[in-house]
Amino acid sequence: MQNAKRDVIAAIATAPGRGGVGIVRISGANLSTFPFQISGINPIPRHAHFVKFLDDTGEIIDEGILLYFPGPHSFTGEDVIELQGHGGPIVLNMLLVRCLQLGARLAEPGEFTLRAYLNDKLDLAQAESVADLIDASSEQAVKSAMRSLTGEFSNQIEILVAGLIDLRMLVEATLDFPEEEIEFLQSAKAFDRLANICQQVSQVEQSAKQGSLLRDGISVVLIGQPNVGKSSLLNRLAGEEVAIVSAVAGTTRDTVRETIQINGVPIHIVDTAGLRDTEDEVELIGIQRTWRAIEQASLALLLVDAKHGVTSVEDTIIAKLPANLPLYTLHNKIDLECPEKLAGDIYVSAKLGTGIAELKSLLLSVAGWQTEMSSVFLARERHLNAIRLAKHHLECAIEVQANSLELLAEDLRLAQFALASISGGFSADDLLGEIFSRFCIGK
Ligand SMILES: Nc1nc2c(c(=O)[nH]1)N(C=O)[C@@H](CNc1ccc(C(=O)N[C@@H](CCC(=O)O)C(=O)O)cc1)CN2
Ligand SMILES: Nc1nc2c(ncn2[C@@H]2O[C@H](COP(=O)(O)OP(=O)(O)OP(=O)(O)O)[C@@H](O)[C@H]2O)c(=O)[nH]1
Repeated sequence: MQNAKRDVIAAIATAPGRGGVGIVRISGANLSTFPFQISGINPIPRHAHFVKFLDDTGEIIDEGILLYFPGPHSFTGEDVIELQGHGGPIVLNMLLVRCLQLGARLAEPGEFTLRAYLNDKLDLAQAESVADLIDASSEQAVKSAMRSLTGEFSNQIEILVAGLIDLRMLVEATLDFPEEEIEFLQSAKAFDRLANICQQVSQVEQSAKQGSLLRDGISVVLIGQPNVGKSSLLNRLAGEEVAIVSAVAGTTRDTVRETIQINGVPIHIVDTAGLRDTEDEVELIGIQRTWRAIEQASLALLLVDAKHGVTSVEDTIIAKLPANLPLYTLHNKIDLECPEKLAGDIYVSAKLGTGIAELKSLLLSVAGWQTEMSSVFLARERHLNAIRLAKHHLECAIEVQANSLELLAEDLRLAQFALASISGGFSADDLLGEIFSRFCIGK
């Protein structure tokens, strides 16, 4: 991908369907003749021109705004042209076809942003944040994606990488003078600096963790016997009637999924078929799906009828749950009968909404959300893994310290590479393919 010929690419940049205005975007190494061919004018760079877009016979396809950004001062770093026409799918498609006639090919998903990355307009973390900004599901997620897009996240990583490079130079220079090595490193405060970098990496890990929560959220599965109020609880949390509620036990047959936001953190809730012994073929399939949903969840809420509490039926369910799945017991229907409360359990009335605020804050705290953190970057699992790997190598480095300068040097090198992979210093083509192929077309 990285070595692909930088030919001319074009795509509809606006969302599919009808809209007020729609944009066709073109990028290529040299598009200087393109504007004239499509509009009959030679535009002033970066000026809005109201023009007629023409087909190959000179017939008008649409009228609109033409923008010409000669490279390198453009989004991709190449020549970029925007045709801002009327936002109908057919008319935009006609404009796109005209671009293809003029030598462009259809852009692949994320290819404009890939070019921006390859032309050093964005680093990899910034490019990823473009997609995360578009996909953001809450205002908080938008704000932290913007923090990554403006380079705040990358800058922090770059500072750490620079610190590591300094330290490596020091350690590697010392390797050549074995006699004085320890004094030399000590006088340069090498070990203090190492400890300091390690601590800063931990801090970045904390804000990246928060960011990945904002991006990916957590998945919560509601389980329990039939009729305990799982669907009612889902509806209460979602604020709408997404699942069918009825007094008939065994109403929910299939898993019902709904994502809600709590303080901007996406919580993916799965309502499941009630767990019981049954001969009903359809219900049995539903129960199998319940177990599958349990396997994928990050947290389970076991609903019980507050009147009965945890019975032997629940004990059997609990025994079958994955050992590492965090589990909370939630007593529902406390409007009918409220038992003495056990510490650690949750008490609600899905019907009246009692206890729901407490439940929401519990979900946030189990997810690890810290409201007081101010500088959250919208991070991905990839970033978190790189940070954790860097931290691991730094901890190894601290451990070996001066006992083996060769090992110390190697750990520092590995830590630096792990951190640098976040902004894409040495990224392989397949990683780029994986990242950019998930973008939408035209981005
Ligand atoms: N019409 C339109 N709106 C858009 C975009 C676009 O491509 N077209 N964007 C697309 O994602 C986003 C804005 N991002 C952009 C980023 C850089 C440049 C750009 O031309 N950069 C040049 C000039 C910088 C300057 O003048 O300060 C550069 O970096 O050299 C344009 C848009 C959102 N809105
Ligand atoms: N009084 C009272 N009734 C409730 C409450 N929550 C649910 N119910 C009632 O309990 C019955 C079952 O509720 P559902 O939400 O369908 O229960 P479920 O656990 O999803 O049931 P299945 O789909 O059979 O697994 C319905 O009649 C609800 O109106 C509550 O907090 N208080």
